[in-house]
Amino acid sequence: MEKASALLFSGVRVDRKRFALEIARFQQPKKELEDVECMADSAPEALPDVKANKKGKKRKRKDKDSCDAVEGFSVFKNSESVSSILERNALEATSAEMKKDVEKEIEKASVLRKKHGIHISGHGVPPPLESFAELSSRYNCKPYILRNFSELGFREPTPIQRQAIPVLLSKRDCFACAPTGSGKTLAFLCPMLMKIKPGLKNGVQAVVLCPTRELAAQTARECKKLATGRKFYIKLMTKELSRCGDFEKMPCDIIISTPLRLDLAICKRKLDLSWVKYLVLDEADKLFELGFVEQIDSVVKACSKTTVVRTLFSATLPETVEKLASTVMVDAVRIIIGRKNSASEMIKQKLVFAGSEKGKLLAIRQSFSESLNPPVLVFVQSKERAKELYKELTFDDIKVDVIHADLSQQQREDAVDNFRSGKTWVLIATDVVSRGMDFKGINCVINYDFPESAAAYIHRIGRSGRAGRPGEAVTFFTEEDKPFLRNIANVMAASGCEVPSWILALPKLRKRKHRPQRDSISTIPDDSA
Ligand SMILES: Nc1ncnc2c1ncn2[C@@H]1O[C@H](COP(=O)(O)OP(=O)(O)OP(=O)(O)O)[C@@H](O)[C@H]1O
Repeated sequence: MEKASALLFSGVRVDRKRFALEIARFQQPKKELEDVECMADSAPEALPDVKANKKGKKRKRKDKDSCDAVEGFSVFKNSESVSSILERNALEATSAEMKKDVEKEIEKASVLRKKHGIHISGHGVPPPLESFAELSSRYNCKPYILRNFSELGFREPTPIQRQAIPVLLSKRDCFACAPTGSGKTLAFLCPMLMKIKPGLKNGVQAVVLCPTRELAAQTARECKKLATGRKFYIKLMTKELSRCGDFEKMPCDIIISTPLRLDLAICKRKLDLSWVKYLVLDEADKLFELGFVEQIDSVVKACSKTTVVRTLFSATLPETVEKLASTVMVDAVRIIIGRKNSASEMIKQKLVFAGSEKGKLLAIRQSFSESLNPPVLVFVQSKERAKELYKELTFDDIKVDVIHADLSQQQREDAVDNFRSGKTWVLIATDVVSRGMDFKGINCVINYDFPESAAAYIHRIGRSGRAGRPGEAVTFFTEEDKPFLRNIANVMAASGCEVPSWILALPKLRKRKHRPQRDSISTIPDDSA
């Protein structure tokens, strides 16, 4: 018997663990086989065929150590029971199945990311959404959310929503960089609404920080639309609230604010943020740029819940901001849609040489007379210049208005509302509305004054070409803007626009702000000239 089996197995590579029982049958005289079989009995799930051979006789329980090692097979040397081998085989089989399923999931997720230009870094990133329906099937979201999406006309999640929503639902810190107008607001509001409980006595559960009051007001409006059907207390931090709000008595689930006002409420009104589960910095690079760092620091400290999820959103996220923020983020996931810090590809971009400041006034009048396609947003570099241009164009019969920081809160709100409603065709603005503001269907953005940086350019022109709609951007430049053309030209070329080769050949300037002193905007000769 032994000789035969030695011949049988000599030289053959057998999976001894897997076929231990079969091998044992060949190897041992009946008695030893009984030992092997009785070991099988000692395991909870003895093998049926082994038991059946015993004709129902109760087997004595054998001490495992009494089994001699099967000659040539050290498989029993460590006296592991047959059943545990078989159990392990069964486990290996299921884990092999599971491994295959996981590999299939990973493959599906990477195909979906590739299709939507989703680039991620970080470990254990949950797979992107295939559809909004997955919020219900995979995350058990309440019906009101999908109902609101459909009422708002949102059929499919945008790329940033596909990836950022699962990441935030899994409570991971995250950097999210996606083009302007690509739905970042919903990407951070949706997980919040799914994860916080309305009306909890503990107080504020989510905070959104925005660089401007207009954007905070707009985000609060969007949040209330998405929350329709669920009694959330969503508060826009107004000047009054920050100065005299009684937050102990006032129910509040979600606060949307500028850093200044929120910091004031924390210091002066003892606003308690220790239960905050989600802290979002929208237009994060602007927040860090505008000298809000101290207020942001105080908000981050006030959101002291150990499991708070911190996340930064913007169309432009420079390395410096990521480095600064990563000091307070834990194991953050990075999500980049398309190319980082790039303009929306939906926008047709053009550079127009206007020679001088006088030439710019002629150029804008000419473009309006040729093809005024409202609504049009016109950016200038300061509030003084906004007032000058407004004064010049007021009598051009083009329903023009102006918005800048010198206006009262009511005047700013009226200017935005009239522009949204179509009462105003041309809105002259400083960069106060260059970020985040979602004016429906802006056909054209005119950079009357050359933008101070590539990031400012991306955000300004990003007021058009939103939610998949096409847009247009015209940027005037003069002799003194020429040295700064290259940075803008790179953004244009990266988003697929034609750029004259002489511009691409210009030297690249180190990133510094370009806000030159410019001649005043007036057709009346300047007396001092
Ligand atoms: N899934 C969706 N399908 C269609 N439209 C959407 C979807 N999600 C958001 N939108 C719409 O797209 C527009 C832009 O959304 P949003 O303002 O959030 O963009 P954003 O990425 O934050 O832009 P910005 O970088 O300028 O702040 C809004 O009008 C919004 O209602």
